[in-house]
Amino acid sequence: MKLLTDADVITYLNSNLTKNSLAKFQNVLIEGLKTYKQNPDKVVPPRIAQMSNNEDSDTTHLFMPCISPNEVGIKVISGGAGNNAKGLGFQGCVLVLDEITGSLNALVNAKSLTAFRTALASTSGLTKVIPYDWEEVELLPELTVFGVGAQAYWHVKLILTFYKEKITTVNILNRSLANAEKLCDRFRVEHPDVVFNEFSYEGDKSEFTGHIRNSSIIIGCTPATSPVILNDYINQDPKYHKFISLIGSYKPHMIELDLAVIEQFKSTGTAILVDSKEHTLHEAGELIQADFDADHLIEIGELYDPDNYLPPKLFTLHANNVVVQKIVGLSIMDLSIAKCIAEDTRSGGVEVAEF
Ligand SMILES: NC(=O)C1=CN([C@@H]2O[C@H](COP(=O)(O)OP(=O)(O)OC[C@H]3O[C@@H](n4cnc5c(N)ncnc54)[C@H](OP(=O)(O)O)[C@@H]3O)[C@@H](O)[C@H]2O)C=CC1
Repeated sequence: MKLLTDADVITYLNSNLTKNSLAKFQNVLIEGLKTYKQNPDKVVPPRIAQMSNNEDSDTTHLFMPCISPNEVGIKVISGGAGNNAKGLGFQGCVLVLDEITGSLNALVNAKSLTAFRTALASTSGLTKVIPYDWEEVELLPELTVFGVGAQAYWHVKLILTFYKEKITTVNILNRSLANAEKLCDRFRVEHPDVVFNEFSYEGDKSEFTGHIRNSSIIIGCTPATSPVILNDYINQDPKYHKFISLIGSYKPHMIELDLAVIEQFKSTGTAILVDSKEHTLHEAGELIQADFDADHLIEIGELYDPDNYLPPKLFTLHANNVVVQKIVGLSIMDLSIAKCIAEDTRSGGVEVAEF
């Protein structure tokens, strides 16, 4: 059995940050999403989400099972205001079982793994819509990310790996400016050739609106309850591709993107890209508040179906060349990537002879 700490996962991922490695990981994740698509309820059975029964705890515990033909296991993840106040965020692990016998093959810390697999799902939609090897693509040179947690961090890392020749500037927008500054300082060390700008989106809009309008890729990684990505921030020139990926909201009252944008999709019959129709319609504030229906959602698994080509006009707003994607996360994403990392890790993890 393999035991991988968060540090092991980070070391492994950092040594695999190339376009080729990420494309291989994307394939693993997309295969998992296609398997889910064939049998959603059986592959991703209902999860348990329950508040702690300990009176000193405000933690919510989530148990997320996966029983696919090739990935069997469970992700256990816990968090809440108390954890956030201690700087812990979500804590948890992924148990990877042998898919035939159920014996335990790996135990992987879920912290960075979760952020990595979400960023991988985001970039799977992104690189399909805007291939990173296109020479002629009309891409604006900045990247804007809302939020400063692990999700924001891994989204920036993956997008810079895929589009490194095309992005000169990264804008980090956050509720707290101090936390945005901390993340930018970290990135300035890791990516000295890229310009990083930090802003509070609650501050003077004139300071950052121009930067967002100069961004083709905009990512939302916050649990915001009122929109932080406003329609007015989005470049409206149809000459430039714009891809907005939202991963933060996970409850009906949470919303990161201006409903005015979603309503343009709805009124023109344009589809939104998702990881799961069923799960996003239960969890994603943007879709629920705009009363979006499953007929106008396209799953990433469908986007990658070689037998059913989906023309970009189905999911691109014609007037301004905008694509929107919403990811809520599925246990099969955790299991497929955890299994892949555990199998590929020959060193770094601790080998446990007997369990
Ligand atoms: N789609 C998916 O599969 C997954 C989504 N998520 C979600 O992604 C989001 C980011 O997660 P992660 O990177 O781990 O970061 P954290 O959950 O640690 O959140 C940190 C970020 O959220 C901001 N934030 C916290 N509360 C609010 C609020 N009420 N309004 C606006 N911003 C707020 C923080 O801003 P500040 O610095 O100012 O405090 C900071 O930028 C979360 O919503 C999380 O639930 C997480 C896992 C998987």
